[in-house]
Amino acid sequence: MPSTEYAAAGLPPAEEVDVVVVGMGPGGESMAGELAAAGLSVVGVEARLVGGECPYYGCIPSKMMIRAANTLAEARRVPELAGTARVSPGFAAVARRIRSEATDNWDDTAAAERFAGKGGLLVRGTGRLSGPREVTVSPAPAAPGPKPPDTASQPGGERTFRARLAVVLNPGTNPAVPDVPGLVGTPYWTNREAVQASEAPDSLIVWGGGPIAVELAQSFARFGTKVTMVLRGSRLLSREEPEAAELLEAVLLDEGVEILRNRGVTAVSHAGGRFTVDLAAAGGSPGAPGGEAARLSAGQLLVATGRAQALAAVGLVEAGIAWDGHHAPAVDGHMQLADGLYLIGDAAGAGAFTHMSMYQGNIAAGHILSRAEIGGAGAGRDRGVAEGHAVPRVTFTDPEIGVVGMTESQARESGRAVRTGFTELGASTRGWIHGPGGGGFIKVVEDADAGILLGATSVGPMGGEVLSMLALAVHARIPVSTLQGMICAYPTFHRAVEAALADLH
Ligand SMILES: Cc1cc2nc3c(=O)[nH]c(=O)nc-3n(C[C@H](O)[C@H](O)[C@H](O)COP(=O)(O)OP(=O)(O)OC[C@H]3O[C@@H](n4cnc5c(N)ncnc54)[C@H](O)[C@@H]3O)c2cc1C
Ligand SMILES: NC(=O)c1ccc[n+]([C@@H]2O[C@H](COP(=O)([O-])OP(=O)(O)OC[C@H]3O[C@@H](n4cnc5c(N)ncnc54)[C@H](O)[C@@H]3O)[C@@H](O)[C@H]2O)c1
Repeated sequence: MPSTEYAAAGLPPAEEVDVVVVGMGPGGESMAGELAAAGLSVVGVEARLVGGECPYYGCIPSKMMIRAANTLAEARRVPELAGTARVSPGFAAVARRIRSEATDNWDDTAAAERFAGKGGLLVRGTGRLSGPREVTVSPAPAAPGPKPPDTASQPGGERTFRARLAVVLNPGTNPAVPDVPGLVGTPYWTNREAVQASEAPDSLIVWGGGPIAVELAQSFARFGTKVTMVLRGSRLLSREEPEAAELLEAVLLDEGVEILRNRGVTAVSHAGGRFTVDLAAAGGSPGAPGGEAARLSAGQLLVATGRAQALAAVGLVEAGIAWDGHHAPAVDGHMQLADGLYLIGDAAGAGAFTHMSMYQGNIAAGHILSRAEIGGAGAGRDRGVAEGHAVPRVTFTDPEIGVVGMTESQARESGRAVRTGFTELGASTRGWIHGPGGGGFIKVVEDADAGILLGATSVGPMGGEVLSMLALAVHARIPVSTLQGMICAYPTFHRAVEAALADLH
């Protein structure tokens, strides 16, 4: 409504700005900073911590934990390779590093100041669409969790901003917690509490089999925690190649992790410092034995059963955008839900990864800048449209599981003529030299008619790094014949790609 109507309704007038970014996760923070530095008036709205899940509760603290856990695993390989080593895990060092180096004790002052230094205005609170290109911010937090620093509430209650150019929604996701009798009210962990642990629990039930579950299960197990994983389905990492899940399961079992498959949780309770988790009987499936109803007990419970959209609080439907309340709503190539209204990050549903949030933020920022008239320099900055054929992802277990584009089953479901190539890392010189901890493989998936790779998986030590050449091949649609003529240095892990390409049949 026009400012006069706000006044008539007894509301403070909407403040006019160029861009409002709701949610300062990786993509939102990065694009808001860029647009502000380019001279636009930019408001960043954040309900919790500037930077979002990744630096405080996700990628960075979990990877610090993994780095420490992998060091323990390498030390345990000394007897086989280099003499003797006595390994006494101590979680205090990793907890201290996460607290002081990664998260600044879950304080985002540095990130907030960085944004302000670029000329942006940070408004703490929950933003919701209150009209076309208009956002109202209320001081209430969007999600439960650790409190942001004491600048959290905005004096004076709600503020409304009207954006001349764009509103960008980047609300991310929250941990999805199944509705199970007894769970609410217990001190269970999601990823947000797990990364704040000051010590490794003596025992841990990990509920879920996705990337969060496997990364944290292996880390804690390497610190001496007795880990039991409870899967709803029959395998880990169900979206990735079955060969990757098989290998990872073998490694986890070897490290003492127990894996229970096809299991529903029927009740949870907590008493005397211990969790009790009741499991329904399992039917069993090919390759996965069933089991009797069972009761598990452990010092801690990690709920890692996926993520819940945070879009509901943003008021999409109220703003006239069709949304089923569950799946990501459709965007155009510039990440627009409607003219001047952008959606980026996990909430956009094209891959829940930090690099996707930043990639999409970059596309949206280019589009906004191309429309802005900043000293006439706006033209020509459009960065093209978002592409989804070469999304890379790495699960940072040991071995690392790097994947780009389609898996074999996705490629076959797409109706294309598919050829695959596979090689064990152990069959390569470098894999053989590596010895313990050197398990892995390369798998490539080719569109046989087009002669290009649709996807690839690289599992092994540094599997995520080896992925880079495969990601380039899929991204740039490099002909397989060109890839087959490439010289790979000897004896590298990536030289195994040569063997996988030679195996295409
Ligand atoms: C344990 C764990 C490990 C991970 N490891 C990796 C990894 O190794 N590599 C990788 O690429 N990805 C990883 N991820 C995923 C990665 O963290 C996310 O993909 C990334 O943080 C998503 O960014 P985003 O910008 O979409 O949203 P988020 O990071 O979720 O940020 C959204 C922000 O918006 C705020 N917000 C929400 N609604 C509102 C509102 N209405 N008003 C104001 N503010 C609002 C939230 O407070 C939040 O700060 C990991 C995730 C987890 C949980
Ligand atoms: N290294 C990385 O890049 C990295 C690491 C961690 C997380 N992430 C991102 O975060 C996202 C979320 O990770 P995640 O592991 O929570 O989610 P996920 O959706 O990948 O996996 C969830 C797991 O929980 C199970 N599950 C779901 N609902 C259940 C229920 N009601 N009962 C029992 N089991 C149930 C699923 O079968 C699955 O095994 C990932 O998809 C990924 O995009 C990335």
